[in-house]
Formats: sequence, structure tokens, C-alpha cells
Amino acid sequence: MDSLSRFRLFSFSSSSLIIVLFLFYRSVVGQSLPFPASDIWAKDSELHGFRGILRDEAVAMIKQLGKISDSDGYLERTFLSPASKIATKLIISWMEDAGLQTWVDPIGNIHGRILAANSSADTLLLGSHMDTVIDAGMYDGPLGIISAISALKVLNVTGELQSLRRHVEIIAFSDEEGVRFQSTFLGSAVIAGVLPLKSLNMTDKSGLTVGDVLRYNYFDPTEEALLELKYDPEKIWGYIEVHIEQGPVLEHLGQSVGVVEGIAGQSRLKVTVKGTQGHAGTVPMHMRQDPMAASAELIVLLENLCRNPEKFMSWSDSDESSLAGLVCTVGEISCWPSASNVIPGQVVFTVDVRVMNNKAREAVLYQLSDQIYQICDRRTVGCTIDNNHNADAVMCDSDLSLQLKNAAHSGLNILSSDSGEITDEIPKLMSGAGHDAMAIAHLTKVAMLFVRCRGGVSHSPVEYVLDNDVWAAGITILEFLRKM
Ligand SMILES: NC(=O)NC(NC(N)=O)C(=O)[O-]
Ligand SMILES: [Mn+2]
Ligand SMILES: [Mn+2]
Repeated sequence: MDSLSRFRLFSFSSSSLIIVLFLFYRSVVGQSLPFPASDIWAKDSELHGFRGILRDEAVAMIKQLGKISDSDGYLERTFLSPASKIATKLIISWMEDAGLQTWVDPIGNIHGRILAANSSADTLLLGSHMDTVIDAGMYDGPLGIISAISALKVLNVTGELQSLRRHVEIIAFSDEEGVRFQSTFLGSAVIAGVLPLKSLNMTDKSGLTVGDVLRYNYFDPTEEALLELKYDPEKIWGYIEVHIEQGPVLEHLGQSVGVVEGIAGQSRLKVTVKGTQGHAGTVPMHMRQDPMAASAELIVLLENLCRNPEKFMSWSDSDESSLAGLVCTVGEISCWPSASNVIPGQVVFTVDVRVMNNKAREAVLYQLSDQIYQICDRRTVGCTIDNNHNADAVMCDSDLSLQLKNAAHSGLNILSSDSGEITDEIPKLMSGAGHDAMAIAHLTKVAMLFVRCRGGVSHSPVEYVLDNDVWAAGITILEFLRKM
């Protein structure tokens, strides 16, 4: 047996012996030792990177939250839905177990806070979103909330919670995906004071508006009332978000975590194509105004434009480099009346466009709209394009990111001291996915930690993160909190 294994065996057996002696002492003498049991666990856990809390318990929490859904058979938890209300109670219980003061704001954001001894200290915000897409994975959003809660729970166990240099507040945001109302960041945008008022009029599939739902939850979303929920930038030091990468880079590099350099800008359109509803058997093809066939041509065009922008865009608008990372997705389509023997009267589909360069995104949107109107005119069908959501690209703060990178490095070294691996350089990478950090960047400086996910797959039930990578996220936040 090599020396490292002998040391590990000794350290494990000695800590187990201490625990047995403590339990025997308490049972015989009936008194606790001069120091509380948690110190023993804390010392033992310190040796092993608090694996019990930061890995095993965190993974169990992710799985538990991943079962709370509005739908049977797959995970769907949208803005202020019944499942979100159940999830809220669970997240509050976890925050309180970690020693945090908790509350829920009128937008459904869940807050957990610990105050520093210095009442004039500024505040570090941590968090991510509790809502999901449809047929979602269980890590997108909840990983960021739970890794932050677990890190603070460790500090609670070790008695360090009261000696933090800054106030720390975890926020579980109520709507990042924008699945129910197509307008995203509803929760984080209110905290940052940047919620577009037009978002309040967005409707869900049942015809309810955002405003209706908030008023049903006893909050009248007037401009003044919304601004009262905005945080004061002077009191906020920064925002850190842990999130799965949702891409293949970290897995390709063989790294568990990476630091995000920037987040691509994004826009969401709703395209409505109106034609002449008719009988599938009697209207000759040349006499049809068919919005379904028109939409099919539009969707192929959108794909073609984003695959080969140079064929559609004069380079004066934006040169090739600025179009790097351009992606375009039609994720949702519906038609009326949706019967196999009826030429539809109307088709509605969504368009999601992402690219790092904001000017390039505007140029792409212009080209898309121009092409859509040209095709609809040629097909004599009507067309309206609603621009439901825009979020400019965000660059993460370099100083905060460096602190996060250093925390990741020291955290991984703690974990690798168990396994003997030496931690390489922590990679930096871009995000094509959007994050609450895009909204919070309007309030304070932001940094993000990406966590490897299997095959880079996300927005799918096969989304998966290794338990040890969950652990890596938690210990990074723990090290960040200790060193900030
Ligand atoms: N991390 C995410 O999945 N965010 C998603 N949501 C927004 N708003 O971007 C997305 O589609 O990328
Ligand atoms: Mn997502
Ligand atoms: Mn997400």
C-alpha cells in the first residue's frame, strides 16, 4: 500500500475513532464535549472538501427539485406556476437550513440573505433561476441556486457564516427561460430595474398577461411598484452565477469548471402569417394563400440566412468576424385551426437569434424581417413580426472573474489533494446561452462559473452533471466566499 493510501486510511480511521470516543463519552457522562459535535464533522469534512454537503446533499437536492413539475412524465416549471409554488417552499427550507433569512418578492424571486457583522458592508449576490423549459434537464438553473446554498451551509456548519466580510444574498430567480410569456428574465430584470413595461402585456397560452398573473398574486405592477423592487447599485458589490455550460467545451478540455468571458446577445421574434382558410380538397393549388407553406419557406430561409449570412448581408452592415457565433432557431410553431383537411388560416412561429456582436444582431434582424416581408408579399399572405425580447451581449467583469477563477483553482486543489490530480489552468469560455447575469449586469458587475455537462446537452431530460462536478462548483463558491 503506497504512503498516500496509508495516510488516507490513517486520517479516516483517526477521525472515526474521535467520533466513536465522543459518542461513548456523551453516552456515559451525559454531557457534550467542550466543543459541539459539528466541529468534529467540520474538521472531518474540511479534510474531505465537505463532500457530504457540497456533493452528496447538493446532488440529492438537485434531484428532489428536478421532480417538481407542472407536467406528468417530463420536467416543466414555469413562471409562478403551481409547481413553482411548491418548489419555492422547498428552496426556502434549504436556505433556512443553511442559516439564511428568507423572503419571496412579488415577482416570485426567492431571497436568502446573511448579514455581515459590518452593517455598512456591501452585498454579494449569488443565484440563478428556478424555472425550466419544457421537457427540461434538472441542472439548468437549480445547479446555481443549490451550489450557492450548499456553500453557505458549510460556512454555517463551521461557524464562519457570521464572519463574512460582506452581506451575501442568494436569489432564486422566478423566470429566466421566458417559456410561459416569451419575455425572459422577468425576475432578474425587476431586481436590476430594467423590466420593459411592455412585458407586462405578454400573454401565455391561456390568454393571461404577466400583469394579470402578478395581480392574481396580490401585486399591482405599476411602474412605481416595480421600481421599489429594484436594488440599489451602490449597495451591491457584484453578482456570481454558477450554471451548466450547456455546450461541449469543458468536456472536450477534460475540465470540470470554467470561467465565462461573455454572454451572447439574444432576440426573440413572434412571426404571424395570415392566409385564406379553406377546404383542403377543393381549392386549386394556384389559388391558395397558404400560411403553412409560406411559413415553411420562411423557416428554411431563416436557417439559410444564419448558415450563410454572407449570401444575404452586404458587408457594410457587419463584417464576417462580427457574425461569429450567429445562431437562429424556430422552436415553437402553431396554426389555426390545425385540422388535416383545412388549409390553415393562420400560422404563428417564434424566432430566436443569438450573436455576440450587438450591431451584427440588429443587422441580422433587419435582413430576416426584410426577407420575411418579401416572401409573404410574393405569396400574397399577410405577415406581422413582433420583437418580444432583446438582451444585449454582456462581458463579465475581469476582476471578479479572476477572483472566481482563483477560487476555482484553490477549490479544485482541495479536491485533487484527495485524488492526487494536479489542477490545470481554469479555462475561459463564451456563452451562447442566456443567463440572469445578462439582466443583473445592468445593476452590478457579474461573473459566471460554467460547469461541465455530459455531451454539452441541455434543454433535454438527458442533461447530466457528474456528482464530482457539482462538488467542484460548490467548493469554488465556498472558496470564493472565504477569500472575497
Ligand atoms: N441558460 C439558458 O438556457 N438560458 C436560456 N434562456 C435565455 N433567456 O436565454 C437560453 O435559451 O439560453
Ligand atoms: Mn435554459
Ligand atoms: Mn439557464
